[in-house]
Amino acid sequence: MKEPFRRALGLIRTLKQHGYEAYFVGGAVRDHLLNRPIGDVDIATSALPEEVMAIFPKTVPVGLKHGTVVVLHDGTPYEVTTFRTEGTYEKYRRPESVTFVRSLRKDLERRDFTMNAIAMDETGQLIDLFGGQQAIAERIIRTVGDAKARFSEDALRMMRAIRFVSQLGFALSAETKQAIIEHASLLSYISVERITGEFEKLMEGPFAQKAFSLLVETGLFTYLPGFSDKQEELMQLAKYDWTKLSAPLERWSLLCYLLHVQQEVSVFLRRWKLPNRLIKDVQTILRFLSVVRSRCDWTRERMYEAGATYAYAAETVRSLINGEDGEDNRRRLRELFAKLPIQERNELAITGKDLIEWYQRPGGPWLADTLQKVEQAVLHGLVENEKERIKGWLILCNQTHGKNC
Ligand SMILES: Nc1ccn([C@@H]2O[C@H](COP(=O)(O)OP(=O)(O)OP(=O)(O)O)[C@@H](O)[C@H]2O)c(=O)n1
Ligand SMILES: [Mg+2]
Repeated sequence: MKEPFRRALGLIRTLKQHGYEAYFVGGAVRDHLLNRPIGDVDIATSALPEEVMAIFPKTVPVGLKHGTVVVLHDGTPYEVTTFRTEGTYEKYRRPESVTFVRSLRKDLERRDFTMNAIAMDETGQLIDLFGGQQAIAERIIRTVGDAKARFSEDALRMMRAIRFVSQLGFALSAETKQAIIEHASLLSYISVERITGEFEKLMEGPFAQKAFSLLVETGLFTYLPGFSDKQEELMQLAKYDWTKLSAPLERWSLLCYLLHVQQEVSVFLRRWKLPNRLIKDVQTILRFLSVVRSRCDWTRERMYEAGATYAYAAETVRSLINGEDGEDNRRRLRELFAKLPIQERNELAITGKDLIEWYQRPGGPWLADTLQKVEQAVLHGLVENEKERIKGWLILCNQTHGKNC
């Protein structure tokens, strides 16, 4: 048994010693079977939340209504969830409350996809009641039971299906795909935050191109924020190798660029409820993207203005759009950066305090002006970035009334 499961074995055994059933479930079991890195290890049990809390000394009731208690075991938090059915669904979202049951089968039955509905006991034995392993072997994403029912229960599952396509490269089963086509509009009942979470994972997956095509094919894209009239542009997304990008900032920037939302970019990104910081950063990247059309366009001023982090991000996206080798271009850019006398203002050998001392003048607008003049002079190699040299250069400047600087 792999390490992440082994570490949680004591927890399962304790529940069993108290007469309850307990299994590993969900994504961890799926990823173990796929030989992918195992994320959070979740546990399902027949014990009720209050029973779980009575057994373990350190627990946090994070989602009692849904039957979830976090148990701190050997310093690691585990979500322990009571077997449940999600009887009544409200407005195509996960229910406000659930019905607890004592049967594993009922718990697995209410899960989204067969690959996510496999349980594993403490000996490593799999309880696979819905053909999950076969679906994994066939590389198929198939709902547990009736696809339409599963998507009506929680419409986010349609996004999850396509996100898993992006992460795993699997195909959707014909029934699952057809049900998404028929139920796409239910996505409008789902909170933007949940959709954004799935979409970010979708953009990040190694098979994102396949996933973008499916968003179009199924019509699900219509219900993504700001996408409804972007079908043409969306087809473009599938033509680029998104794996060349390495951060959400770069992905959202490429998305905005390809969807032609440069003008109203903050409106568009706010609809996705992204953090203001990220929105501002995307705007910065797009600005440099529009001024730097080829790798030779990186002038000293632009590089310095952008700063290394933004410049590399913009260059990565630019290279991808232009079909160039991003790694090679980033290396060139790194070389150019290394040649800059300074890369940011705080590398300047003098500060405002030095200027006040030299000029014997109180602070004021002249200070910022002079600092900027020095900064530009250093950047362009007119003066070395060294205190005494700068002082000398300023004296010369003043003597010649600015003619020599
Ligand atoms: N809308 C959802 C969300 C989750 N699940 C079930 O709850 C498990 C855990 O959910 P979650 O952690 O959200 O997803 P994972 O499948 O574990 O995927 P990830 O690896 O991204 O966490 C899933 O495997 C699935 O069995 C579900 O049936 N319907
Ligand atoms: Mg998970």
